[in-house]
Amino acid sequence: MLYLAEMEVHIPESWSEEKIADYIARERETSQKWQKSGKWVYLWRVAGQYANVSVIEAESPEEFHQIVSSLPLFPYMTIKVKSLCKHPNAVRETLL
Ligand SMILES: O=C(O)CC1=CCC(=O)O1
Repeated sequence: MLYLAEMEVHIPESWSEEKIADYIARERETSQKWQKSGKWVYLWRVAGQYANVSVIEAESPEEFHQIVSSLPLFPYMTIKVKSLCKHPNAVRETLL
């Protein structure tokens, strides 16, 4: 199943620059692991916002949850999720 996730990040104002840098580095490491595995298909920055739009391919809602909740910044995000299916008028079979 494909999931469209819109993630908004809310870093607590009390965090030091060092703590923010540490979370961002671990966030990159985790999401790149999922991207290289093929599960995290697209990762786009929303222009002008600390937010992204992602497409994640997961076998179940439980696996989708496992992927997004593995992100260090997960507790500091609001995430809107939609599950996707093929549009009957789509001319391409695959995402890429
Ligand atoms: O949008 C962000 O910066 C948060 C995030 C999610 C996955 C990732 O690599 O960064």
